[in-house]
Amino acid sequence: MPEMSTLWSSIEELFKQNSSSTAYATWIESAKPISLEGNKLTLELPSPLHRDYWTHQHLDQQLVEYAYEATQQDIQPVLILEDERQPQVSRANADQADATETTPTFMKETALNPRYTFDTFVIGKGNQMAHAAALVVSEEPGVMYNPLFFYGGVGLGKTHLMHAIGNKMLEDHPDTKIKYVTSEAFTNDFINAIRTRTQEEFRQEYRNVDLLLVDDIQFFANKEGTQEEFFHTFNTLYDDGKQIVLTSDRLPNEIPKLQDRLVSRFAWGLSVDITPPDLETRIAILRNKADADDIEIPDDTLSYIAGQIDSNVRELEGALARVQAYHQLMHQPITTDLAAEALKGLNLANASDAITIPVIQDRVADYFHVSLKDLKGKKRKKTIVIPRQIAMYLSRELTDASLPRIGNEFGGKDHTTVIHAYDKIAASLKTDTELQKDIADLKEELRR
Ligand SMILES: Nc1ncnc2c1ncn2[C@@H]1O[C@H](COP(=O)(O)OP(=O)(O)OP(=O)(O)O)[C@@H](O)[C@H]1O
Repeated sequence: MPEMSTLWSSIEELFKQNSSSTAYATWIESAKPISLEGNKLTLELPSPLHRDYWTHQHLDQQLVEYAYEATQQDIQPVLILEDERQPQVSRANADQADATETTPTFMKETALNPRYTFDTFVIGKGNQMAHAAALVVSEEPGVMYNPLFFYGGVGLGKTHLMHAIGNKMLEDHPDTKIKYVTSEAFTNDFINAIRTRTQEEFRQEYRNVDLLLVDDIQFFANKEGTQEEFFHTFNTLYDDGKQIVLTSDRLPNEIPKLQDRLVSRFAWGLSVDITPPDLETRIAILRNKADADDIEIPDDTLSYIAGQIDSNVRELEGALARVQAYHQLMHQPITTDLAAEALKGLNLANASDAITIPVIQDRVADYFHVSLKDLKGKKRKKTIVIPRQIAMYLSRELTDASLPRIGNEFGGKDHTTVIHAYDKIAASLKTDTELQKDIADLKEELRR
């Protein structure tokens, strides 16, 4: 057996060569080798978040490979936390036990989707922080980030992460009481409770849980009575140290007519943006899905599909299902040509035809005879400011991009600038006929 420090240095070196410097600094440098007994290398990690990251990102399995590469020996990591006496056997060792487990009963009895777990969630740049925060919350609910608020465009995994928190808490503590609802279901339950005079039962149901998950709270907009009730639900749970997780397509202060006291409460915890996955992440998501569904598909075909849909994971999964169905129908192996044929049939907005922020910027700049540089710049001249605001307005109207992302595409402006632009144009549109015509012309041009 090699000496522990020599072994660890070689492993570290291999991690360094194969990771980004941030990843290396965050996850590897923070690990401390404690002992090497037999083939068990015990590593101490600084927090539960780190250990989760190690196992969910399979760093432990990577370590086994690197150790083998360096020493030709089978080294197995044991991951422990600073304050933990009982070491946790890493996932690399635990895999076998996991594989034989059947779906626990709790998963069948809750409204949670058992498929939406941390294991099935692919981490990429756009969701890394949301994923890490979700893990922390599932490990230590009600402590660090309460409420935890996910926001971002359609089909980007907000619901998935929310369910993953619930599924993990149930896995760790099967008695956990969890309530998952959409904001519309909460509203309907509340209205029904008033109608049938069962408000007390309603309160019992919502205020006696350990974890409350409310999806798509942008639909609380303009609903005064529901907001009032939710305010009290929130306070009770929060005061009892129970975890609350919320999702929305935008930040709380951008939800129309959401009471200030709710906006400020939602800001007590952590708000995390989820942005669309980059190409690599999209390919990884498709690969996972194809493997899970036993679909045989070459890498270049997956890359092709991932190249066609760039903003919505739900559509990405739909495209794969479409290709699979086409393959079964045609009795032909899945190839890139077959995929192209299948997606053509779907009449999907081809990524190159889709309305994107750069396309909008191009057309608006042309239409008003301003340069792209000015459109994205900071000049305050009216002849530039109005086209800029119109381009922001159209980006909000015609794409799924979140406000922060739109701000980013306009030279790194703050999302509040985008809100201001949107509101300004929306208000002017009510009376300004010239503007109405400009917007209608531009929309028509963009959709052509
Ligand atoms: N990073 C990811 N890894 C694996 N699957 C993902 C990922 N992101 C999204 N998905 C999948 O994409 C689909 C849509 O995700 P989800 O419903 O969570 O989106 P959402 O952000 O809640 O959308 P909406 O705003 O429409 O409610 C789900 O099937 C989910 O499992």
